[in-house]
Amino acid sequence: MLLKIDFAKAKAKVLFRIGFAMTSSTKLTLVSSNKCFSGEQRVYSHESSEVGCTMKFGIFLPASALDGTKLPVLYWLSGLTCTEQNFITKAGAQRVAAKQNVIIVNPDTSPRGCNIEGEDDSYDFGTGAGFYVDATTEKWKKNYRMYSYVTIELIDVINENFPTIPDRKGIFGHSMGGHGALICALKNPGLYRSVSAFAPIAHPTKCAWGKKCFTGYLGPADHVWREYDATELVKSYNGPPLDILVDQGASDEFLKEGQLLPERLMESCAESKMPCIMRMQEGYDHSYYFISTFIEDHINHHAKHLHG
Ligand SMILES: N[C@@H](CCC(=O)N[C@@H](CSC=O)C(=O)NCC(=O)O)C(=O)O
Repeated sequence: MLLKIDFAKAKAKVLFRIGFAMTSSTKLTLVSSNKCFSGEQRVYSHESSEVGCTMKFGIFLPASALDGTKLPVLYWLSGLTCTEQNFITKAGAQRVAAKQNVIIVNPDTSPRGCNIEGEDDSYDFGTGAGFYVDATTEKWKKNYRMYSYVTIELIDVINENFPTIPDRKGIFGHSMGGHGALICALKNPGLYRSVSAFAPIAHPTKCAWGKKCFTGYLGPADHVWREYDATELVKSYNGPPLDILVDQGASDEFLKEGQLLPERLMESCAESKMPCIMRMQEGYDHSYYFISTFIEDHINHHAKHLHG
C-alpha cells in the first residue's frame, strides 16, 4: 500500500501541536510529556511574577485539544506536602478528563526555594503549604501569593498558551486544596462555573492547620482570616448559583482530629441556602486512594456545568 503524506499539512499540524506555547509573553518550559488516554499529560515550569520564583504545573490535554479544539479547563488544587506530581500520578483523572473532553491544570502548592528563613521547617507551613492565600506579613508577603497566582496569573498563562474556552472554568481540590477551591470560587462569583472538594479544610479559622498558616501568613487579625474561610464566605456569597459537591471519608484521620470541620460548612450552606451536596463515604481515609475512587464523579459533576 502506498502511503501518501501531505507534507505541508503534516508540518502545519506539528507546528501547531508544539506551537501553542509560543504565542504569549509568558515563556513556558516543557518539563515532561507523556501520551495518556490519547491525549498528553504534560508538566511545564515558568517564572511567576506573582510569587517571584519558578513554578511548575501539570496539564492534561485531551486528544482534541492537541488538534487545537478549544476546551473548558478544570483547575485542581492539591493539599499539604504535595507538588504537581501527586495528583497526576495518583488521582486517575486523565481517563475521565479524556472522556469528558476537559483540560485539567494542577499547580504546585507553594512557592519553592525562596530562601525565606524557616520555609522548610514543617510540613504544614511554608514550602508545600501555601494555603492559597496572599500573605500580608513582612516575611512571606513577597512570595506567598498563591491566591493571586491561582486566580489570576495561572489562568492567564493557561489561556494564553493552550486552546481553552476562557469563560468555562471549574475548580476542585483536596484538603488544603479543597479549601483553596472553595474560597477561590466563593471570592470570585462568576469566575468558575463549577466547584467541588475532597475532604476540604472547610473552616480554617477554627482548626490547627488553618490557625498556624493564617497566623504566619496573615498576622493576628481574625477579620482578615475570615476572608479566606469557606464557612464564613458562604454567608456573604452573592453571585451565580454554585452547585457545590463535597466528598468526605468517614474514616479520615484528619476529620477525627478536627482539622476539616465539614459539618460547619454544611450548617453555613443550609443557613445561606447555598446548594451543597456533602457525601460521607464510609470507611475512606484522607488519601489519594479515596480521591481516585470518586474522581470520576467529580469530573462528571464539573463537565455537566462546563459543557452545559
Ligand atoms: N503528616 C503527613 C501530612 C501530609 C498529608 O497527609 N498530606 C495530604 C494532604 S493533607 C491536607 O492538605 C496529601 O495530599 N498528601 C500527599 C499524598 O500523596 O498523599 C505527612 O507529612 O505526610
